[in-house]
Amino acid sequence: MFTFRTPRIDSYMKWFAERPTSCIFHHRDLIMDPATFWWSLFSLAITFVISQLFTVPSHLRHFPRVPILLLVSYLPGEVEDMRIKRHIPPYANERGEGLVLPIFILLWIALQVSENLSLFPNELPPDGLLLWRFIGYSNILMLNGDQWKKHSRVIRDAFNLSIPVKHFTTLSKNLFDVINPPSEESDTHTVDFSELAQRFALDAVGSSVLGHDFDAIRTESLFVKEYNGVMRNNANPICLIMPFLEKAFPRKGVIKRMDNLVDRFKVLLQTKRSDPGDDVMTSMLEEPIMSEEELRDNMIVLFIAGHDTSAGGLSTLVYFLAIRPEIQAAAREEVLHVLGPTSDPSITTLSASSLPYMNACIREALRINTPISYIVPRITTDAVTLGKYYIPPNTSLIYNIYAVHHICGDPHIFWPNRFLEKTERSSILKNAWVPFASGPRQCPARNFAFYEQRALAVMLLREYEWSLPADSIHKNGLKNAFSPFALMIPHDLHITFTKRKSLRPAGRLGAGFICSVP
Ligand code: HEM
Repeated sequence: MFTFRTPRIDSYMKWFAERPTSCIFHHRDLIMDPATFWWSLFSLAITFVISQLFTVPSHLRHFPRVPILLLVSYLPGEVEDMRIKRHIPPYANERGEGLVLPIFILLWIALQVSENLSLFPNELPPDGLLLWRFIGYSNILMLNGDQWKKHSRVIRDAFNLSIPVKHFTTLSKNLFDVINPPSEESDTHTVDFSELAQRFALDAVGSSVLGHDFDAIRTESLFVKEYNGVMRNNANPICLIMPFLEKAFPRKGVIKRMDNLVDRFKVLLQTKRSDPGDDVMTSMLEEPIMSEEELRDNMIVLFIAGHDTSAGGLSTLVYFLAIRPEIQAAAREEVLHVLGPTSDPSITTLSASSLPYMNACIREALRINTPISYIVPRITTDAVTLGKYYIPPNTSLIYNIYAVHHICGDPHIFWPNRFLEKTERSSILKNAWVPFASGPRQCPARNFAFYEQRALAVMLLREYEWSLPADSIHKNGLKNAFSPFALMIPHDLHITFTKRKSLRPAGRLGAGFICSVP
């Protein structure tokens, strides 16, 4: 076993210093073989790491906290919403003061954190994580201060130019080709809608933002396949928790695969230079202040940020309309009233004010299963007091959107009218609605995403009625895929679509329509 005799420690130190390390195990006074030595060292290191994990640093001990054991269900792959649902709101309600630190925070703290960028900049990511090799550091997501302002201005200006409603409509029609029953004998067809939603969102971002047609709806894009593979490699919980392992044991195959993908983005960028279009990337290329590296890194961020999020929102919407046929019927009624049975949507007919009920359904889907469950961590640059809590400098804060959306007011019930009613109860709920975050760093593509969601929803509602198959894995509640990157995206969502026989003309609904569905 491992025994040290302390009175002789000095002579051992001298002895160690005089000999090559490989000899130490052979000294007759050290009653230890090499394997035991290394295992003991390893056990000590593990004990140290675990004790650090379980001990809240002394300067943060004044915060209420959730026992960390409740949170480690992350490691075996428990999805974010299940973990939060089980632990955070019950704990917060019991305390009567919102959520908890050091990991979870109150809504009012969250809002202040989002507003003040100089006091709460984005925290620099842990060194060594492979994901950063892919995303790069010169983009809107990773930068702070004046650099972030520059990127944010360029990207927001590019998104403000126009909303590609026509393009969203064409893509919806492409999707019909996949959803329609393969033979004329049947008018129903069951498809994996979560997968289709991802392909739709990819094509939306591809052509309108990056200026490249992935043609993901109709074909199996190799580019997309490669990207999904790289993201799966990135999603290793052990490496995410201990990024130093990536340096100690570099995964050469994964690194090569990732570098190849980055090279593909470089090629897309070069092609865009010689073949400009009316997309977001073309507009960014016209900005002389953006370097080649900055453009490429932002291109990757826009690609990642722009498709899984929208796909998640669309799948959640389609799921809730499937299990609540009365809400689906009411939304369809409004759509037919505003757009009629066949005309293509326009920027006006698709606006939130033209389709208030449809819009409320989308907002409710983004609330109940928000595609991004928490934002990039912020870090305090200085000591600050929020409410009754003193927060020391260099404290990492995470604004948990999912928890904020599930604090009060029947949070687990899909109830679009909460966004239409003008009661005190509904106004509290509306103010706690932050799927795109808030403050200066809120999503720059919020409007784009809203139109994208409304366009597909409108087109689907006119063309089909849909329901959840009896053997669906979601029949007892919506299930999200595991994601280490805070994404909440339903998986294997099979939906049975039935082609509508008669495209009925509009009913008689007023502009202030509030659905009578409870
Ligand atoms: C329903 C769809 C979407 C949701 C729910 C969503 C949500 C969010 C949220 C919560 C943030 C803040 C993240 C943080 O501060 O850590 C964010 C930021 C961002 N989003 Fe979105 N997003 C959506 C669609 C999109 C799309 C379609 C794009 C681009 C094509 C996009 C691009 C970005 C970018 C570039 C940022 C970083 C902004 C910054 O740091 O200044 N998002 N989004």
